Amino acid sequence: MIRIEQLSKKYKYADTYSLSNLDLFIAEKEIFGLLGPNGAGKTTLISLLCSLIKPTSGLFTIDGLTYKTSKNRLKQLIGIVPQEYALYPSLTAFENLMYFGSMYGLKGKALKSKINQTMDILGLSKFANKKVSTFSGGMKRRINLIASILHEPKVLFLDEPTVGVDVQSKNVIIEYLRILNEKGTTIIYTSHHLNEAEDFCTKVAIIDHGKIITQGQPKELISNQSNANNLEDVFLALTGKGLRDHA
Ligand SMILES: Nc1ncnc2c1ncn2[C@@H]1O[C@H](COP(=O)(O)OP(=O)(O)OP(=O)(O)O)[C@@H](O)[C@H]1O
Repeated sequence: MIRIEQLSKKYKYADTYSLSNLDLFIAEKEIFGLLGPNGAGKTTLISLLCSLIKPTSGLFTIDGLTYKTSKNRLKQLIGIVPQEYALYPSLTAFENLMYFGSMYGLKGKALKSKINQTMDILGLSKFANKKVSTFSGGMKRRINLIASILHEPKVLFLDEPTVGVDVQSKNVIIEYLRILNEKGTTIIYTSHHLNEAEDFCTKVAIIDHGKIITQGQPKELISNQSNANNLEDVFLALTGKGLRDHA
């Protein structure tokens, strides 16, 4: 589904590479977790795969397609849930979703019914006509998610979709992502919640300093690491306990 070869990214004016010669294959229908400390390169990788930024070198394909030759087809194929809310606060939830749906060429009854159905599943129906500026963090995250899946993407990229939300919202988001995955959506997501990733992901890669340091099924990684009882133990054993502050 996603094949990455020798992918590198050095931002303009940066001294070092944020991603360095990264090779990775993500199979269809996987729930793939990109894990790593702050500044490891997770957002950079997702931004490259969504064509929000350009690689310095290397290449990748999604479903055999590249942005160079198939930009429009790829735009329909993928959904992106960014870390920051990509919503218009002065519009209602419904108006926001109508706008995002229309960006993908959706319209009319089909779009309205998809919005209503998804808002219902994510517990937002009764807030459809309220302005997004009045929403809690968890509600904004759920609207952000709906905006990215209205066109039913085959591959969904999520950058920390459960950050700053309460346990109830987190459960609703994760359960909905599971439903999408069961229906055939490949999911690639970044998170700092290692318990969540251990439970949710079919496969994870731990990234540090722009390189993949290990990858595999969570259970496999835990059993291969001596004295590890969970994914957090594996993570700390491989990335260390030092703080990653930088400015
Ligand atoms: N626009 C930019 N210009 C220069 N350097 C950048 C830029 N964006 C990110 N970086 C640097 O690239 C490295 C990787 O950052 P990235 O945001 O991809 O990490 P991350 O794993 O997503 O971190 P976090 O968990 O904090 O979101 C960091 O050293 C960061 O400072």
